[in-house]
Amino acid sequence: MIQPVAPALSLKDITCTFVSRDDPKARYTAVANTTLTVAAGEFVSVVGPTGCGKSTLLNVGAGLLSPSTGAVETFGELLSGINKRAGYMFQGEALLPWRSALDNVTAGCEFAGMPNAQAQEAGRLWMKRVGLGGFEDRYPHQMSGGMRKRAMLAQTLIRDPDIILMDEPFSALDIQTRQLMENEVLDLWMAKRKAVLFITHDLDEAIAMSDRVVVLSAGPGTHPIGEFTIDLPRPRDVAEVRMQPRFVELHAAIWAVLREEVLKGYAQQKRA
Ligand SMILES: Nc1ncnc2c1ncn2[C@@H]1O[C@H](COP(=O)(O)OP(=O)(O)OP(=O)(O)O)[C@@H](O)[C@H]1O
Repeated sequence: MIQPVAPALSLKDITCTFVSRDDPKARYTAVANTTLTVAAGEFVSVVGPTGCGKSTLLNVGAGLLSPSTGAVETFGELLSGINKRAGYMFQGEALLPWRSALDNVTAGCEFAGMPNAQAQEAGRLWMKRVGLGGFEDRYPHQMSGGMRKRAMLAQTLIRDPDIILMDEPFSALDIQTRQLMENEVLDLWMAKRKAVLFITHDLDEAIAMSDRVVVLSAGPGTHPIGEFTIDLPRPRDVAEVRMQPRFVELHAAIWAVLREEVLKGYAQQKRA
């Protein structure tokens, strides 16, 4: 009998309750009873209103945050501590200002004990792959926002993680740079087909990139309220795919679920 293949990442019935920042006696349940899987080789995006708990879920998947209840499995094995099979690309700037671009890209290899010459060779190769060949000696403050994101991408991918976790990686970029980077990520993903869990505010980006889009409700007690298979052909160009009638259809269907939650999230933020 053929054994079913375990998902690359499986969040099972996750609830995350935090101590309130304003009142240490109060509790805030950001995420409640959330189950979410990413199959090996699958590109899954999670969209939801601002502050609903997207980063919290990603942190749980990365093993940076232990859920209050529920469990995380990677390739069928229970996760405890940091998820060593995952690479994490953060939302903000995560480069070390005192290191050159190359030394930033190789930082993870160094911390993992890779010999320096090997790390430098891999670093140079990855810098070329993300379009930063020739910029190895630049420091973060000498690079544009797009270049810094490219360096962060190389820093994440150099260790060849089986699961890639991305938290709004391109939200700070202008639209043209953003689309270029999205296409580059898709090219790299098509070549290696790793599991990706991608967090974004941007529904267009989610549809253009993904195999599946999961919609989260507004908090508290955020949980998935919709799941859509994105049956657009690949390879895709993120700018061109938006003009396909199927894209527009999918957008309308997902927005119908997301809209109400975005309004709720916005109202909550105004009250806070
Ligand atoms: N360590 C913590 N302690 C207390 N509250 C927290 C903590 N981490 C997150 N929260 C709260 O949990 C909720 C979800 O936060 P999270 O950052 O996961 O949302 P998000 O959907 O990623 O937000 P955004 O869309 O703005 O990036 C927020 O209300 C946040 O204030």
